[in-house]
Amino acid sequence: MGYDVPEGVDIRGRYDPEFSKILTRNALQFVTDLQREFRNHIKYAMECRREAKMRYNNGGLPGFDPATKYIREGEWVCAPVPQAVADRRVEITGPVERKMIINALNSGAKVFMADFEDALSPSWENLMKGHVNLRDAVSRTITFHDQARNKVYKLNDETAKLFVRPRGWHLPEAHIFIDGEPATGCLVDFGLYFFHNYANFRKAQGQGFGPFFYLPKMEHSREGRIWNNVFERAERWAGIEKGSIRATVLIETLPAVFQMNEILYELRDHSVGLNCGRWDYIFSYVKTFQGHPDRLLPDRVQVGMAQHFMRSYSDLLIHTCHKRGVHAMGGMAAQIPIRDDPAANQAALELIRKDKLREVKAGHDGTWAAHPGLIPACMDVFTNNMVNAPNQIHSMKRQDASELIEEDLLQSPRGVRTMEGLRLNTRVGIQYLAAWLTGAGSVPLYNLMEDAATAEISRVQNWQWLKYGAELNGDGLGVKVNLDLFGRVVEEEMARIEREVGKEKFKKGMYKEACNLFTGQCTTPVLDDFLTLDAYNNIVMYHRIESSRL
Ligand SMILES: CC(=O)SCCNC(=O)CCNC(=O)[C@H](O)C(C)(C)COP(=O)(O)OP(=O)(O)OC[C@H]1O[C@@H](n2cnc3c(N)ncnc32)[C@H](O)[C@@H]1OP(=O)(O)O
Ligand SMILES: O=CC(=O)O
Ligand SMILES: [Mg+2]
Repeated sequence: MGYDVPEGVDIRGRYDPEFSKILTRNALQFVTDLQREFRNHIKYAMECRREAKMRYNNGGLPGFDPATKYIREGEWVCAPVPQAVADRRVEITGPVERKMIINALNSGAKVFMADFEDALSPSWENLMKGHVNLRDAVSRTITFHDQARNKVYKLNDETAKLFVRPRGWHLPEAHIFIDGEPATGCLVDFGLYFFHNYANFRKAQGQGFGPFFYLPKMEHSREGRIWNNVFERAERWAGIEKGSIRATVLIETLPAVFQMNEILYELRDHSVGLNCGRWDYIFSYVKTFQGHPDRLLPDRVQVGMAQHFMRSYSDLLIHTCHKRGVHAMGGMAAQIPIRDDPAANQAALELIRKDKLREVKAGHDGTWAAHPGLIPACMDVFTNNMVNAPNQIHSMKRQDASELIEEDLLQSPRGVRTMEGLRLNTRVGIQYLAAWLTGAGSVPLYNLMEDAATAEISRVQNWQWLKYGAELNGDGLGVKVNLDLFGRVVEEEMARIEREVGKEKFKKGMYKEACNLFTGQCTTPVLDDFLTLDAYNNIVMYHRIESSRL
């Protein structure tokens, strides 16, 4: 058996009758048309990213573009926010797993962001099952039987509004070849989801609008323009009104903070705001300044929203969104419920409340929660601090933030570096990668949520400290990070991981492979752009079957 593919398409992933209902000839034709129309634009945008990287590596700094001052200073607004998504006080996020989708839609959150990105390991199985699950969720037929607990999951009458986050522009889909090249991952994610669901979604969820998306990891408004053109192309194909599709863009790269107006402008007919993707943003700070030894980060735990550059980013995002009439969404606190320790659980909840209170008082219109158990606390904070309105778009203009300048957004974070920081990065990075290689893209580690974005911080921070021989200045020991020290740390942390997870799990898991990958990435002379891009080859599984052309 093989997939029925259009001319020029080769499916190299496993055949499954369920997957073939997603990978229909017409759906693949839709994805192929997108790929053919936009591939050169995407290649050009990636080339521009490489050029910008060279500029920063040669000492340049990201900043506002004088050529687009007219957009930043112009009086324009985005299309009005659809009623269906006016209230986004709490949004839950999670990978596109069947049980989690049902739990998230039933969670009481206003929105569920179903994730093909930071929270998902993009194996063929995960991706294709994800599409099956989303199709069933949108048509409301989704159920799940937990055999072990003999529990059946199904949707409540009232559910969260569904947003879908496709992968970033940089990731290929190696199981689908189009005209001899791997397809662009995000066009596959977007195309298959849109093709199968736009009609049901608009009827059931969108009140005439939709589908809704989150767009990750952009660095420049030209990437937003490609998305806008993809949306218009899809709307024309479906025969639905321009502006039906709506998307929230994550501002989670340092270059993009200087492009917020420009990104909204490109997407002004399709925008429902911006979101503070704080974890990737920290990763991007290190990546952007990989050639700047004067900008070494302190320990990861010290780089929070209270740092001047992080607060400035969130304040400017709120001001920009509200000036343009759309939502300014807050980000993810990494704490998750701690079941076996009530005092620690209380402390984690307190940290979350504090973070959410800062967000709502700053003017954010909603926030993210990683776990259903956190929704009541987050909802309380937002409800109690937003006066009788579904959002603060028109009441919190944050005019003061318009004074923020480039130095505010680039200011180096304050704090110290410690041996424990190096150790924690190492054991978290390795354990996360070990999970990712075996199919889990978001995991609980040491009572925190870890996903691709948080793991990236561990990787690039180790790389930066090694590259520049950073002094661990918070221990009082004056030790400098070098290959010898790192080698010992890796050995000791691997032993600790083995003790913690147990010999059996350690042996069966992919800890050694993860360790090789992670240490290779931390010690490479030239920083890899993305952890998951390098690791992706390890999860590509080709099944050589002939694709039939009927
Ligand atoms: C930086 C960023 O990009 S953030 C966005 C990307 N990251 C994410 O989306 C992370 C989402 N969160 C998660 O994946 C999970 O909460 C984890 C991995 C952090 C923790 O997972 P676990 O330890 O398995 O959670 P736990 O055992 O407490 O789960 C309890 C119940 O809540 C459910 N649950 C936990 N998190 C979620 C979620 N995000 N969405 C839906 N249901 C969830 C579980 O399915 C489980 O359901 P059950 O009782 O019916 O079996
Ligand atoms: O995607 C969110 C982030 O914080 O990264
Ligand atoms: Mg992210």
